[in-house]
Amino acid sequence: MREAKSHAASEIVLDERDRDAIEIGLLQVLIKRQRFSSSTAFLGFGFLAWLMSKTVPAPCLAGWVGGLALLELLNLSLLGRLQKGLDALARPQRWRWLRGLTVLFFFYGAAWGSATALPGLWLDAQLLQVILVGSVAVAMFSIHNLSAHWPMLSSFCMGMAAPLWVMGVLSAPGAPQSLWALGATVLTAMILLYGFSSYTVHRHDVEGSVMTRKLAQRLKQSNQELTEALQHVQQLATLDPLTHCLNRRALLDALQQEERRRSRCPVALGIVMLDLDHFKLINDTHGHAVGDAVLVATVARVKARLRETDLLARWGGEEFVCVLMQVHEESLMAKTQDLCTHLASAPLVHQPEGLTVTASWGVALWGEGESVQSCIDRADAALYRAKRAGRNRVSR
Ligand SMILES: Nc1nc2c(ncn2[C@@H]2O[C@H](COP(=O)(O)OP(=O)(O)OP(=O)(O)O)[C@@H](O)[C@H]2O)c(=O)[nH]1
Repeated sequence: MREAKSHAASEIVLDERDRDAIEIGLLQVLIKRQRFSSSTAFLGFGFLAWLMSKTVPAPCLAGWVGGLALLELLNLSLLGRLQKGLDALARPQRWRWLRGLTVLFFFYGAAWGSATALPGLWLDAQLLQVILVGSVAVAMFSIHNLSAHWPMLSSFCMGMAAPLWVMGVLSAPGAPQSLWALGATVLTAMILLYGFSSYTVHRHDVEGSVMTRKLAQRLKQSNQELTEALQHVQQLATLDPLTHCLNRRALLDALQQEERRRSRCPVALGIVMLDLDHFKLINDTHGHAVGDAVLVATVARVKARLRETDLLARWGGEEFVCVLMQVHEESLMAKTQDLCTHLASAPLVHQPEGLTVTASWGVALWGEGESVQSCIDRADAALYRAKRAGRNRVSR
């Protein structure tokens, strides 16, 4: 069992479609988280703007808030559009979207980070610290939102750090800006490393669910194949391959079941045996294929005259057994006579034209307390009486 399980799991190999599903799954995580956090972003930069409102000149602050809000709205609408059309996008189109969004996230990060470059901020040490701590919090938050797509996370974090780097490069050596730029470098590196491991965990999760889905599909399919194979085996075990009526074993099983049922509730049942007359002559004259066609047509013609509840089985060769339910002595004889006449009434096959076939019939009504075998033997004996009496007749 364990071997079979590991065998099934080892056969699950990810193909292009699965890789697509993984990419889409990761993007769905990213879009969901990013769209959800957008509302808090508005609150966040609104709060920072309020904190800076006394120190930073109003036009600069308005420019920062306006730029950030525009980028946030653009970001939201693009992610919304991507979410709607995600499944329909072909891989190259999806990658184009992702490249575009990765670039956008750089500018979005830079818009956040540019808070540190607003004029007047570096004159208020306390406020500066609050803003820098706020920026670190935003950068950390981005790990949660963007780690499902590592390039986007990297782009956002580098965008955030970029204004500090620029200030660090432009400022005099030893100035606080260069120190903060160094801090931003270390923090960005840490976020990228941690973000990458978080991305790997996400990817494994999504891969796991894609593989589970695939395994479930495969199990469903093999279950279906097994059911079909079982049905086929059951057919092979119970049906005659040429005429598709029951075979001898299936008929005996059904009769034994009737025998068991009979002990609780008596049923009137008749057994009819029929054997085609001079069938060897048909084979010898017209060939085996015609002989086969005659057997098939015999079954069709007899079956057409039986009730749904009656049974017809090939007993062997050109010999068949009918089990007629709910009959008494007279109706059994009448029904069998009707079958005998009907079989011989018209040609059985198209080729050769006009080939009619007769059969000899033996009937036995299943007596109370009698075994199935004894009833079959009586029908068989009656059949041979019909043969001896000249064929194409019914005997009891
Ligand atoms: N075409 C064909 N012939 C079969 C099949 N099974 C048995 N036979 C043939 O059926 C013939 C039966 O011949 P016999 O037992 O001599 O019986 P008969 O010629 O019908 O003569 P009576 O029963 O005495 O009327 C044999 O030649 C078998 O080879 C089958 O599936 N297809």
